[in-house]
Amino acid sequence: MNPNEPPIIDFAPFYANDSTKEDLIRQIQQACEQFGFFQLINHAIPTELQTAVLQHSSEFFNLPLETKERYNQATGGFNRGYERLRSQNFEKRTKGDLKEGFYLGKDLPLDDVYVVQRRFGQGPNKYPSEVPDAEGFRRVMDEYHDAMIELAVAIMQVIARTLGLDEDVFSNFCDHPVSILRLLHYPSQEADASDLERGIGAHTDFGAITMLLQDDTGGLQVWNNLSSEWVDVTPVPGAYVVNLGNMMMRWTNDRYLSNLHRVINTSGKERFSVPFFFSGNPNYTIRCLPGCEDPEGARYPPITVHEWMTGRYADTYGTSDGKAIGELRQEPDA
Ligand SMILES: O=C(O)CCC(=O)C(=O)O
Ligand SMILES: [Fe+2]
Repeated sequence: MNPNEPPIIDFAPFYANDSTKEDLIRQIQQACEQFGFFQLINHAIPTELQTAVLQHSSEFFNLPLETKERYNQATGGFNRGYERLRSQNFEKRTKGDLKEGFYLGKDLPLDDVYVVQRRFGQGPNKYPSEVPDAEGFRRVMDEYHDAMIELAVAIMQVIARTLGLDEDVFSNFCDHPVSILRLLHYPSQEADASDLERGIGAHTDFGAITMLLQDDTGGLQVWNNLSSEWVDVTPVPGAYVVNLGNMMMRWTNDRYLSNLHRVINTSGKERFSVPFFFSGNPNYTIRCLPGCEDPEGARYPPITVHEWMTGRYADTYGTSDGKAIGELRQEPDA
């Protein structure tokens, strides 16, 4: 493993709640400052649930294209469902990213007050009926989504401590959150193809934290600001690759990093991954956290989660031809 890779951090001390927790807090603080990325092991998500999510995901992507298109994310108005190959294009190239996806969230009824108010990311799910086990797909995705919210809240509690704040300081932020599960499938790309081909082009995430489950294929890379190189994020069975998004960077007045990452899958086999994006309550106002100010104050004005996410999302998917830009701050290897 490259020593410049994001660190692997044992989360067990969080649950033990003894003196080892201070060490965990220090490790996460360091990772947030230096990488904006780390891998988390010994968290509370059962392996069987992770395996079931990946299995149901692969069964969905195995369906014929015309079946998958019935669940297209562009229909229904809640940004749930299928996104076809090359519908995103993070590095402004002609062909688009070589991946297809399926968006799920908390399955909310149409009369939920946040849905009525059209708050970002809130709405009902689409569940495919043509998969081999439609009832299992639904049950597993819903159960996984709930479990991931719990883990996200735990990680936010530790992040609060890394900033010298009370463990529960983010509890209002974590209530009724924007929390998006994205099933992803990357076909293998040719090893000798144009070196511009990407599974997902270099970008930063725009929410608070992302927790990514990846299979054992490999291909995810993160930009290391200190050594100025792309480093692999080597798959660790069952681990979550956790990274901070732009909202967290803004919230901490740039103290914590939201780093560039990309996927290039030249493994010769298809790759599956499942990022979970946690971005907090849409009505919550993000303003510089206490202790993070510069001598002159905060670098960014306050903004609600809803406003922030709506603006960032428009940047990413905003063009009608799908050739969107995303959050590309620099092109380190251009
Ligand atoms: O699939 C991966 O490993 C990365 C996915 C990702 O970066 C994203 O969906 O924002
Ligand atoms: Fe990402």
